[in-house]
Amino acid sequence: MALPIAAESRKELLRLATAGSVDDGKSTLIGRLLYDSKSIFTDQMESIERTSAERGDEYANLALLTDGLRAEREQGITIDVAYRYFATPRRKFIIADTPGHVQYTRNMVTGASTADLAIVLIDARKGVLEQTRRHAFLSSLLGIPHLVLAVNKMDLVDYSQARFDEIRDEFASFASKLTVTDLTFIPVSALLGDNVVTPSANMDWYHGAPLLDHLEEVHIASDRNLIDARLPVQYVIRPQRGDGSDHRSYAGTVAGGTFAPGDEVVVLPGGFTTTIDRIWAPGGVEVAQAFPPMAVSVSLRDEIDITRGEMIARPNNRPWVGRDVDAMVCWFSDDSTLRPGNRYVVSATTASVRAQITTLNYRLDINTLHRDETAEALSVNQIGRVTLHAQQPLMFDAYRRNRDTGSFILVDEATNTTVAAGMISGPVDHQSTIVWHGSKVSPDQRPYRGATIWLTGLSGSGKSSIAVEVERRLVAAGRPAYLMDGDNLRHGLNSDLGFGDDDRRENIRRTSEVASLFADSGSVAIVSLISPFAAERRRAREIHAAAGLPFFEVFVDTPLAECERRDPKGLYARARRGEVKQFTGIDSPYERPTDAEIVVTPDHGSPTDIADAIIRDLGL
Ligand SMILES: Nc1ncnc2c1ncn2[C@@H]1O[C@H](COP(=O)(O)OS(=O)(=O)O)[C@@H](OP(=O)(O)O)[C@H]1O
Ligand SMILES: Nc1ncnc2c1ncn2[C@@H]1O[C@H](COP(=O)(O)OP(=O)(O)O)[C@@H](O)[C@H]1O
Repeated sequence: MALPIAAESRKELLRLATAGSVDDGKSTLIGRLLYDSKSIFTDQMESIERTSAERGDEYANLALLTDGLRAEREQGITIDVAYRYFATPRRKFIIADTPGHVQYTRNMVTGASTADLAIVLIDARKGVLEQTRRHAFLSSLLGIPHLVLAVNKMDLVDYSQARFDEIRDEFASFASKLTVTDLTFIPVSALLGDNVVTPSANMDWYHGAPLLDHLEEVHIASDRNLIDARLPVQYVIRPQRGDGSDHRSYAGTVAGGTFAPGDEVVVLPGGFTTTIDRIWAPGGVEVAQAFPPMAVSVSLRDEIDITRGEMIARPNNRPWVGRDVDAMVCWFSDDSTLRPGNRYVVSATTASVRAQITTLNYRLDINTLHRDETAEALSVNQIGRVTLHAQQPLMFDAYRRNRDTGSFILVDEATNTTVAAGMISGPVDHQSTIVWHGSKVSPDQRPYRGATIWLTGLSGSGKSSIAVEVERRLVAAGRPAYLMDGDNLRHGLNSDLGFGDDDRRENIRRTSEVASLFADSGSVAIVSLISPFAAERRRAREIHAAAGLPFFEVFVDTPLAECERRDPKGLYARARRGEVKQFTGIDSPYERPTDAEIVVTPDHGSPTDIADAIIRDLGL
C-alpha cells in the first residue's frame, strides 16, 4: 500500500494567483476555498468564529483568515505576496495572494509570474472596473495560461443571469485585445458559498462547474514547453574519490523539453556538442527521461569544462544567444528609477551578467494600454519596454514560449536588491536582420591552420618580451603570425577605453574577437594583454572553441614584487604614489589563471628561451 505522503506528492500542483482588492471579496473567496475544502485547522476556525461574533458579523468572516495572516507578514516585507497551500483529494494548490491596488503591480508580477491560473474577481454590482482590466492585462503579460473571471456577490444582484451576461460580454470584448488562451466565467457568492466548492441552488441557469471543480480539472500538463530542451546548469558535481562515480555531472532544473540518455546535446555558449550519458533525479535515483520542472543531474560522454550559467540544449534547437535583448520590465524599486544608461546585473535562469539599459522604448499605462514613447524613466510599479545590452552573451527564449528561459530579474549591484522583473520579447531587431554569410573557403583550403596564443600576466611580467620572440620565430619559419599587444591596440582599436573594470572587459572582448578572426584566416594570433579577469579570458577561449579554432593560454606568472622591481615604464612607482589609478596588482585585481595550457615563471630563463619552449610545447 502506498503511503499517504507518496500519494500527496504524486498529485499535480496547480499554482494559482488571485488579484483584486479586499472589497471584491478576494479574502473571503480564498477563505471559502480553504474552509469548504476542509483545509483550515479547527483551532483557526474557532478563532475566526469567535472574532466574527465579537465583531457582530452575521457569518463566520472568512476574510479574517487571510487578512490575519497578511497583518503578520506585513512586518519587514517589501513584496507583499502571501503564499497559501491547500489540497483536495485530486490536486495540490498554492495560492499567491496579492493585493490589487495599482501600487501593488510589483506584487502581482512577483506572485503571479509562475502561476498556472489567475482568478480575477469582479463585484457583480460594480461590473468591469479599471482594476479588472489591469489585472487581466497583467495576467496576460505574465503569460498565465488560464484566466478565471469570478463574478462575485451574485447574491447582491439577485443572482441575475442578465447582469452576469452583461459583465461577461463586456469583459470578453476587452480580453480579445489580450493574449488570453483560456478564459472562464463563473458566477459566485464567496460569502454564502454559491459555486465556490458546491454548485449553487440559486443559479440554475449556470451550467458550468463550481470554482473548485474547475481548479481541479483545468488541464495544465501541456502548458509547459515540452518541445525546446533546456537545462540551465546550476552547479557542477565533481566525482568524489572512492564514491564509485567516474564522471562529472551537471545539476539544474529542466526548463523545457525532455532529455534522455543518448540524446545529442550542445553546451552553450561554447557550442561543444556531446551526448547525454546518464540522468539522476534527487536522491541519486537514475531516470530514463527528464522533463520540466524536474531537478536533475546529468553526465555527458565527453569531458567538457562547464560552469554555472551555461545551458544544455539540442544542436538543432538552440535558445537565442546574444547580448542585446528586447523586454518588458516591471520596475520594483521605491528608491531609484530605471533610465537608459543605467547598469545592473541581469540574472536569467542560472546566469548573472552585467548589463546596461540601452533604450526605454515606451512606458505602458496598464489601465488604458496607452504607450508613452516620450517617457524618460520607469518608477516603482511602472511597466515599460526596454532594450538592454549584456556584457556577455545571454541564452534565452521569448517569454511567451518559455516563462523560465524567457524571464530575468535586474539586480542593483550597489545595494544587492532586486529592482525589476523582465519578460523577454526576443533579441533586439538589429540582430535578427543581420545574417551570417558563410565563406567559400574551407579551413583545409588555407595554407596554414591558425591558432591564438594568449599571454596573460601582470604589467612588467614579460608578456610583450616573450610575445615578440614567438612572433619573430614563427614568421622566420614561414608561418603567418601577428602580435597584438595591449599597449598597441589601445592606440587604435581600443583607444576609447580606459582601465575601469568595464572598459577592461570590453578591451578583452574586442581583442578576443579580432584574434579569432586572425586565427580563422590561418594566422597565429599572439595576444599580449594583462587580461586580468577569468570570465573574459574564458570567454575568449569559448569564442575560439565555437569557431573550432585552437586557443592556448600562457600565464606569465611573474610575482608582483619582481614586476615592481623591473618597473620598465615607471608605472608601479607612479601607482604607489597614487598618480596612476586602478593599476593592476596595486589597486585593481588580477585573477590568476587556473587552467592555462602553459605557465611560465622567471626561472624558465630569458624571453627567448621561453618563446622557444612555447613553440615546441604547442607543436607549432
Ligand atoms: N591602470 C593601469 N593598469 C594596468 N596597466 C596600465 C594602467 N595604466 C596604463 N597601463 C598600461 O597599459 C597596459 C595594459 O593594457 P592592457 O590592455 O593589457 O590591460 S587590460 O588587459 O585591459 O587589463 C600596460 O602594459 P604592459 O605593462 O605591457 O602590461 C601598462 O603599461
Ligand atoms: N624572462 C625574463 N627574465 C627577466 N626579465 C624579463 C623577462 N621577461 C621580461 N623581462 C623584463 O621585464 C620587463 C617587462 O617586460 P615586458 O615584456 O614589457 O612585460 P609586459 O608586457 O608583461 O608588461 C622588461 O624590462 C623585460 O626586459
